[in-house]
Amino acid sequence: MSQIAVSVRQVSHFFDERSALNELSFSLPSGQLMALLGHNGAGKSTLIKMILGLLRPTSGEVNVFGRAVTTSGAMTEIGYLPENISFYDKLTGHEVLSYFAALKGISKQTVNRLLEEFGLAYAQHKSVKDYSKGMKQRLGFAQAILARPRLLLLDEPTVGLDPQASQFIYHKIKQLVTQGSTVIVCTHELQLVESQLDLALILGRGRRLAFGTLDELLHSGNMNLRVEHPRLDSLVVTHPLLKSFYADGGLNCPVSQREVLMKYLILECQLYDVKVSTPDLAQVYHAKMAQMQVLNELGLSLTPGDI
Ligand SMILES: Nc1ncnc2c1ncn2[C@@H]1O[C@H](COP(=O)(O)OP(=O)(O)OP(=O)(O)O)[C@@H](O)[C@H]1O
Repeated sequence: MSQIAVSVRQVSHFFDERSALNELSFSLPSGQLMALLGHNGAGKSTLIKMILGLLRPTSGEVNVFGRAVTTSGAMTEIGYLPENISFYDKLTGHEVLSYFAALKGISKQTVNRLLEEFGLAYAQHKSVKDYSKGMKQRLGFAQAILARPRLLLLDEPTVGLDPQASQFIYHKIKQLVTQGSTVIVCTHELQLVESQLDLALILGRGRRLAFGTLDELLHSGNMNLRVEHPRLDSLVVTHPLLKSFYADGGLNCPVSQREVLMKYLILECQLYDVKVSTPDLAQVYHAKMAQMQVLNELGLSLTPGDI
């Protein structure tokens, strides 16, 4: 059984009277990538600060690799790339990384290897003020993994980066996960993280709106997939089952009923070449946000479980 990297149990946090996290619970197994999602002010940064041990929950428990985060042991195992990282920009890239390496007791060889690996060797003796946003972000990423952390927290790692630079960052993330690291990526760029994630945690107003694999989110959210084929127009006339799913020239069917519908289309309708569009992470996210909004408008407070 895989070890639990991060365990959050019944965590609430209040800033003065204001709730930032509310009875949040989830467990992240080690070696997995979790996307941390939610609207502005949902509580993502508050959660990250707790995992880093920078903020104590008002109530509840946060453990990293089985230890309370306040213990110094857990902290050395965590790498962190903050949002909009900035460095003392009179230093060169080499000096910045060497400074962090000295703090963490990491060798010069590792600094040189990382500068090479992150495509910064050619600019290592240039001042950071002359680095592009992508170069600064790569330097920040290299800083975060200097000590080969078992858990890596990345806050908006690709915001403002061009597609190639973003692809580079996600390629690195994938490599680390393949090597056994656990990674939490906090992001609003749902399309970029979708193909990489093992698990997603969606927060709304400090509460857990959803947690699970993309497949689990699709099922729990009662999301619809869409099936299209030129013959559907005529088939709905003779097949009442299809009529119940039919709208705007296609079939809208709950993801959970996919297999039943596909079998029916093949065996009863001899349709083998339908076009199936499965909902994506963005659709799940928007559906969860819409559900939250409706419940709030009805004055119903959300339960701690997923909606
Ligand atoms: N130091 C603080 N003092 C008072 N309130 C705070 C503090 N930090 C966060 N909050 C409040 O807590 C709530 C959660 O904020 P948090 O920064 O965790 O959200 P977030 O999901 O990271 O948002 P964003 O996507 O905008 O970064 C918000 O209502 C915010 O205003």
